[in-house]
Amino acid sequence: MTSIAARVVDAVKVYGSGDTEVRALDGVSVDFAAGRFTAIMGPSGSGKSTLMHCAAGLDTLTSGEAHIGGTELGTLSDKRLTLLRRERVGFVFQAFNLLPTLTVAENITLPQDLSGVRGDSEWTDSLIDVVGLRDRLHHRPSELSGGQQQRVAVARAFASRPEVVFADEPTGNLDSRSGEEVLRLLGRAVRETDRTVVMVTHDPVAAAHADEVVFLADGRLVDRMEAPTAERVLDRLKAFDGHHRQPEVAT
Ligand SMILES: Nc1ncnc2c1ncn2[C@@H]1O[C@H](COP(=O)(O)OP(=O)(O)OP(=O)(O)O)[C@@H](O)[C@H]1O
Repeated sequence: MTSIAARVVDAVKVYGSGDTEVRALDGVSVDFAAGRFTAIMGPSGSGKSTLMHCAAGLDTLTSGEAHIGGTELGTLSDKRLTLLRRERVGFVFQAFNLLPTLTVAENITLPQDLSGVRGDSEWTDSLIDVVGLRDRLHHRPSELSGGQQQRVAVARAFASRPEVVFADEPTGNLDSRSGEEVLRLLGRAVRETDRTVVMVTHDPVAAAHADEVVFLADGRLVDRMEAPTAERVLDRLKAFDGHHRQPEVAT
């Protein structure tokens, strides 16, 4: 049986109220299988980031459930939720989010140092090779290219061997070559170290690195695609144009 790393059930997220109410998620149920690389795609405003944030425990649902492994996030106190995010979930953001005063090595082990957990140095060591940063370990982020900084962020996200790594537009600030490197890394981490990655992207080329793509439109899950190619993803997205796009300005 495939185990599920993360899932949401009947997820509803409403921002604001009255005239300004926005239903960012409108009853989404989706499983993210362990050991897989899944991309979340959809038009701008379709709810991709909201889904990721709620599935990862960075934000709470208005109704429905979000689970990481066997834990339902809605049952946790703020303190336990913080611990779960630190110990069981990894994050990669568009804006690298490295601490400028720390070295590459210190940035990678920061989450473990914060939680007082003794890291698995063999695992961290192998991650440094996977991301190709062995000769940069004592550099500061400002001495690295954007692509190298994002590779540090990827190593940091995997350092505590999290059950799932969530990546929000991880290539959004990178040129296409560095972006490609980061995507390959995420793919390698999933295949070679049996990790789970859930990535939000608007880029069909990025989504093609995933094992599967889930498509959102207007806060609903509308399709899933196995073994995606950039062309097939692009075709699927084009089908949304005119049909599902939310108006930019409410009338
Ligand atoms: N904090 C917030 N307050 C109010 N509305 C919000 C908030 N965050 C998101 N929304 C709204 O919820 C809807 C979904 O937003 P979300 O950012 O999840 O979409 P997205 O698919 O990630 O979009 P994009 O591709 O443009 O980043 C949008 O209509 C957005 O304006």
